[in-house]
Amino acid sequence: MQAPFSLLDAENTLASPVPVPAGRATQMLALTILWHPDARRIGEQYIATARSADIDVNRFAPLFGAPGGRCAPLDQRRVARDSLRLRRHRDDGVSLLLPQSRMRVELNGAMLAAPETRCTPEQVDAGLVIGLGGVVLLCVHWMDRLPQDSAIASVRGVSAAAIRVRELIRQVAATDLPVLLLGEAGSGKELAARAIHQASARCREPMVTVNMATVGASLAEAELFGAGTGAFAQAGEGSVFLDKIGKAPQPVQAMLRRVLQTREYRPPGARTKEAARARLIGASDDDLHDASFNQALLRRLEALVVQLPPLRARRCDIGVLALHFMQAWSARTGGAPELPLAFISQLCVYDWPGNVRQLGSVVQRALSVAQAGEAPDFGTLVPGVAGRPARTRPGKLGAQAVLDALEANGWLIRNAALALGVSRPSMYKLMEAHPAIRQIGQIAPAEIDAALAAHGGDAGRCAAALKTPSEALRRYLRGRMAGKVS
Ligand SMILES: Nc1ncnc2c1ncn2[C@@H]1O[C@H](COP(=O)(O)OP(=O)(O)OP(=O)(O)O)[C@@H](O)[C@H]1O
Repeated sequence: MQAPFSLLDAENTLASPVPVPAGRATQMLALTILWHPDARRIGEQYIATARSADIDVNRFAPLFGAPGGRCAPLDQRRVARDSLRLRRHRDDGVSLLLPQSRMRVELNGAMLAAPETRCTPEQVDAGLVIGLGGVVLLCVHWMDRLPQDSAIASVRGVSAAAIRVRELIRQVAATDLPVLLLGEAGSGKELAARAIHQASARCREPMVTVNMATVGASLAEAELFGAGTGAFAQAGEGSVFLDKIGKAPQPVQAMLRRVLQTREYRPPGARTKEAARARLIGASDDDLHDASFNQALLRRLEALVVQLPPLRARRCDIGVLALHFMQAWSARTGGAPELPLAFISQLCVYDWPGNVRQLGSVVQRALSVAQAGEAPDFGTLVPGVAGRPARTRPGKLGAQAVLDALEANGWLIRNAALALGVSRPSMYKLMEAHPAIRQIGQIAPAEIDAALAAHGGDAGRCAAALKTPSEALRRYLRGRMAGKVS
């Protein structure tokens, strides 16, 4: 498989294959529908291609659309006929000029009363969330490209950043070089790795994931290079995804560098070398340019870099992502309750330090609360918001909420407990009492083997399929590899 020539410079490296326009000068002001009573409209956009013109937003204009779809106005009775006017200033600040009508207009969750509110360029950079008539939420933001369809459908988002990530995934999938995925925790690195694998010529072979933060130094070598059982052996011609690659022990980093250089490795205890045919995809939340990471390995991994932007830098994606998590919940449970618009508005205004993963777990918990007939409270559901850590009483959590939190958090107990706002001991109790969650000791080895085979050796997906915590499954597999369990 050959890399497209245009992606690479003389040193066979690529910093950023997609040119990023400099500054706001090349940016178009855009309006994205964050929320609308007709869910199909969520994510539709209007892009102002003329720099100077005001944008008038009312019931009949402008027209919003998605690539390949029809364009339509907001068309809601509670959105006024006269316009909220958006005026772009020379410094790229934006003023909101209220309509004559008494329509309720909110900016970032606060009701506007003054005839004109001027937002600074920095506020516009962060994305403005505008509520209209208590029915529709819009995001005002910048776009440096026009919306476009993509075959990389699993990576959702309508922002310029999401379009860029999908373009990069498509481009790197066509090459055979190692890839490094960088981004904050929960920003979608593993999802991107899977999308790269799926879009590549290796998609019929397994992608084997190893989380270097949870593999102890003594077992890392066997887990990666073990004869027959190591990640490289199991992946064959597929892909090896090394999550948290920065946490790999030093000797393993040196081995990975040699593998990338020579395309072969020697399994521990073996006399002969094996060919390393799998493609390596690494991911990290940390900066790897520090002395503790093998810089020669970094240079090889940096051949292709995909940077996953934090969710707060692409606020206009929050609506489509929240809808995606609601639809997933609905598909699992047979229907999702409606969440109040004020709650959705809070979702759209929040900065999401835990990124898409945190958004997903908050949406799921809100749905569980709403299903139980209560109003979801943002301050309770989001730990640390408004300065108070969320603490949920375990007794208040339904079985579905516990299952949802584990599913949304890759079956990691620690993350699920955090998402639910309960302590780790309470989480253990909730799991023990849960009728569907199993302890690893309750599962027959043959069932574990069948699940491993069905999921290409990916322990995370196996844990989800077996409904057992992934830490315990990994411990069990490590023990088995070391010959402690049968
Ligand atoms: N663009 C997206 N579209 C749909 N779902 C997404 C997107 N980005 C992330 N997610 C979802 O958010 C969750 C977290 O994503 P993922 O596990 O890929 O993040 P990560 O960056 O690998 O996290 P970590 O660094 O903690 O391992 C997953 O459920 C994933 O499916």
